[in-house]
Amino acid sequence: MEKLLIVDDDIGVQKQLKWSLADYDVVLADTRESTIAAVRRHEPKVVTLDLGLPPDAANASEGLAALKQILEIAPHTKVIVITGNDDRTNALKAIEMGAYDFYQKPVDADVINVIVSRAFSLATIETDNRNMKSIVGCDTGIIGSSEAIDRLRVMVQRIAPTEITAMLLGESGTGKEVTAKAIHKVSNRSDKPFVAINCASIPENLLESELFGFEKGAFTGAHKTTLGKIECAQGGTLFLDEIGDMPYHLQAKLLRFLQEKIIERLGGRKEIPVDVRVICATNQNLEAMVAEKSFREDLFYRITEITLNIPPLRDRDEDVLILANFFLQQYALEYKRNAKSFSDDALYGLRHHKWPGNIRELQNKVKSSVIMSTGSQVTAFDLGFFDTENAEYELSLNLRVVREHAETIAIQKAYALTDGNMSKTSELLGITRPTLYSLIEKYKIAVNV
Ligand SMILES: Nc1ncnc2c1ncn2[C@@H]1O[C@H](COP(=O)(O)OP(=O)(O)OP(=O)(O)O)[C@@H](O)[C@H]1O
Repeated sequence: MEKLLIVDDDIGVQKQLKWSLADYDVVLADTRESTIAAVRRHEPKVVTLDLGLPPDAANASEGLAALKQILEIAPHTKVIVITGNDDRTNALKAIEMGAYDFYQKPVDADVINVIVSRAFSLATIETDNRNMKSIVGCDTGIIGSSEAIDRLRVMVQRIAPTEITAMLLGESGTGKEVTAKAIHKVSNRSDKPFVAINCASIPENLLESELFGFEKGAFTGAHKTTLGKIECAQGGTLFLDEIGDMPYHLQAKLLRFLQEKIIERLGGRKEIPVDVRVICATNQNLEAMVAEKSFREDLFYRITEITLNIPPLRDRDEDVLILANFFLQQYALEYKRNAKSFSDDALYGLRHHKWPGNIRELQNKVKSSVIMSTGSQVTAFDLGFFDTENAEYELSLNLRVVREHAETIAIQKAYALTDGNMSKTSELLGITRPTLYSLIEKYKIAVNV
């Protein structure tokens, strides 16, 4: 039986609703506090919520506050608000805040049954869709449920079976290599190698031999014939990351390989046929580089047969929690930790952080937080969100988190007030300098010491 939470402070109405909705496993609540506790404990897909809750039963303020909190804790919950029969204004306000539907008293068993059953159907479809999306993500390895990522996955599926040369554009850490791997994985080259090379991280004089390989004796130190990355990718896919950093003189050689599908190793005379699909990526403006003649125009057109834009994480909020949860499960398993979920303040911190380092930053934060975590919940403190001054922290009931957060904020404020004078900071805080230093180290507070 599906779990349904009924929130009403009138025992008569509670009974009537419970009786009308006998097909569900009903849980009852009559105040905002008991509602929130029931949402956390039972995770109902659907809630009927009377807006007139005590201590403000004559108005809707407490009911609307409960609605806001429910949707913060469990954003996918379908909340049906129940109002007095002339309170359309608050009903509409609730819909604006994210309630699924509203119903005006008096209770009619048939009507409320239809509304509740529709809410359950929709909740189930949405859950299935979300699960489907993660499964699609697992196929390609691209996790996320934002529209942008959905579109990217569709493009990956379309271009993978072709030989088209794709250019992946996006900031560092947005998932360009993950996308290149996805194209390889879905293509019919998937049982052959995927070889990645970062053109920016290899010194200019070594890049040529890294890519094309060399014959024994080609230069001092070339003791044996060595295959380059292109040959290593034979039959498979070569991912050229940071292609904008490819030295100009190498660009012509690369173009020849792309057009004629043959290479020559350094110091070699033999033309070697290669069957390699190429995917490139950059976060530079190649068109501008072409205009200023630091990137060859012919190569530019050869490698940008199709362009895929990968948006930064700050433009796809929906993906943050999905990725964070994915990494949490992954690292909890890897580091044998008990962490199963994020606390409310951690979720708040995750949602509101701007993620300049994109997914790589998110991944690192979750990884270290899982290692730091002591219980089944990862907290904002574990994630290193000490500076998020917000009301949402009040949601945390974990005393350690509350104390550590308060101490961090107090130290930061005192430090700022005293212009970074450590003696005055400790005096203001009423602690000794050694204690101040140890707290600064413990909470990893950025100060000039
Ligand atoms: N959609 C995604 N799903 C799962 N993991 C992802 C996703 N996007 C990125 N990651 C992870 O984030 C990290 C950075 O991704 P990736 O290396 O693909 O980014 P990039 O854009 O190629 O970065 P750079 O430009 O710095 O090379 C990797 O550890 C990767 O596994």
